Amino acid sequence: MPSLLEVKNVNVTFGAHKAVSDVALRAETGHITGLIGPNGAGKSTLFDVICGLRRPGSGSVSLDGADITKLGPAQRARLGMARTFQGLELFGRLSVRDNLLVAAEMRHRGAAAARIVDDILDRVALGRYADRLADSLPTGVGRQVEVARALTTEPRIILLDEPAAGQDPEETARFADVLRTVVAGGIAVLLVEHDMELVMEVCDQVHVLDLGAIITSGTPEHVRNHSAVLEAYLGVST
Ligand SMILES: Nc1ncnc2c1ncn2[C@@H]1O[C@H](COP(=O)(O)OP(=O)(O)OP(=O)(O)O)[C@@H](O)[C@H]1O
Repeated sequence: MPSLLEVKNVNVTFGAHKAVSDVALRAETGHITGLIGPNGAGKSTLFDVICGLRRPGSGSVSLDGADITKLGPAQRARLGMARTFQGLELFGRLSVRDNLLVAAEMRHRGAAAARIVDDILDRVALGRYADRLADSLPTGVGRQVEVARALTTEPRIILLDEPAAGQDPEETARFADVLRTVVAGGIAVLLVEHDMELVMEVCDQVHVLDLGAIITSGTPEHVRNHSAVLEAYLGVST
């Protein structure tokens, strides 16, 4: 059976610079897959290739066995790919509920959209923030709302771009709970993240990029103890 998301032999160059070099990775339904690496490793470039913002020089991206390499972000979204951005991208002057409704109404009308929103707010335990303006939320809650908003499009996979940025440890722990709830609902999560603690705590599988190439993939335990990973992060030979 194909993985939900499969990235094969992806290459991206900027002029003479190889930003992504022959990268392959998979993300499975019901699992949280991490993508980590030091600054400049190529994470954002690869993320853009996966969500359709950048065409790779070569290689392919497929979703549930179908090649989506040539599709744009909107087409990918219709096939069930949702994403969040590095900065908070909520409508600040709308309530949390209305932020979700705007997204839900792309697929459903009136009472059906409202029902879906209430169900999701309940599922990720954000009901008490429903009437708060997005502008007034602490960053960590805003991040959770972004994931909740992504859920309203009924995605099969959610791509998260550094969601722990700006969160304190308590917020990050709560965010980890939200991610576990999301994947328990039969969704795949691909998490691009600098916060190693979050990655090590929630991911089933972790891919490590350095200088554009995957240097190792495996469980958090495997990655944590891998000499090439320690070298890439700490700059020391082990
Ligand atoms: N538009 C661009 N033009 C030229 N070089 C680029 C461009 N975007 C990224 N790069 C280069 O490609 C490499 C990978 O960058 P990328 O932003 O993907 O890394 P990253 O792992 O996301 O880094 P960070 O963690 O700092 O966000 C870097 O050397 C970067 O300088």
